[in-house]
Amino acid sequence: MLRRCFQAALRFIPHWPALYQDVVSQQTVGKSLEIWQTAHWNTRGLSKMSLWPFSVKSRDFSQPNASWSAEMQDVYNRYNALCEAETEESGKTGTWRKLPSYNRTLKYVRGGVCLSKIIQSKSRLFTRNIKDLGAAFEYVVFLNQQEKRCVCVFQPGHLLEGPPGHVHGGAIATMIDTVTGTLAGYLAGPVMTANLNINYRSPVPLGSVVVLHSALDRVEGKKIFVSCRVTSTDESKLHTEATALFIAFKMGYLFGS
Ligand SMILES: CCCCCCCCCCCC(=O)SCCNC(=O)CCNC(=O)[C@H](O)C(C)(C)COP(=O)(O)OP(=O)(O)OC[C@H]1O[C@@H](n2cnc3c(N)ncnc32)[C@H](O)[C@@H]1OP(=O)(O)O
Repeated sequence: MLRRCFQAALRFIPHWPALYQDVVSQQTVGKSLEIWQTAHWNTRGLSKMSLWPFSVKSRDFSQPNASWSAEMQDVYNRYNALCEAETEESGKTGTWRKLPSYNRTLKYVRGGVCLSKIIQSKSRLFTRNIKDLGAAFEYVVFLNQQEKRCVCVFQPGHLLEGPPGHVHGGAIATMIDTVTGTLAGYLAGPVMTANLNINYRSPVPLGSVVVLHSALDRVEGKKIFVSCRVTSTDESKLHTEATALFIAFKMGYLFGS
């Protein structure tokens, strides 16, 4: 029975980029729906009547919130402006893109509302499972697909303590894995972390803001090599350096087929 559910799941999840695309388009369409409904409907009425299969009230965790410090907001604004900027030569929008972030991405794949109930319905993305604003992982990832790099603005909260007043090394590793994995996933489809090599250079104070700079080093067949540096927001201080190896795989691998 469980095997059949997983096989059904495979038909819905061809590969991750499509999943990301769906999330992005759902967000875009969801946003316009939201504007439309504000003008014409009350929320409850629309969600009862709409044929749109997703909740228009899904929470994108990468949006600014009250827990963000002024520094977090500043760095966010800086990269967000790059997303909206038009390049002088082409007149097209900039090459940076802010990635949305949900606590159950599976739900937003086509057909995913049902799947998310079938497959481990209580599962939540590790970095997005604490409801208190600012308590744990506050972060936003920006992607530059042309330059094959990502930047993540990260404000670690008080629940991530390791050494007194400072961030746990495992929490930093989690963020490195998340950002390098996101980059590898956008560039190569579904990937699994095979190796993560981290050098911790200086401790990160809880509540401070750091930036993770991640870049593609090379691709060798199904091996994707990515590096990452964690720095202060002005890049004057290096906190952590890492390299990661991801292996591209077919989704069937996760479900035993
Ligand atoms: C919207 C969403 C937002 C959400 C975005 C959030 C993103 C978060 C991303 C988090 C990602 C994770 O945490 S993933 C979870 C943690 N990782 C895991 O659990 C992975 C467990 N390990 C595995 O399943 C497997 O070992 C794999 C898939 C990594 C590799 O298995 P495989 O497919 O059998 O690979 P295999 O053919 O043997 O090897 C292929 C090539 O890679 C090399 N290779 C394999 N493993 C290693 C290794 N550890 N170190 C060096 N090299 C290795 C082999 O030598 C070979 O080289 P050559 O002979 O070809 O030269």
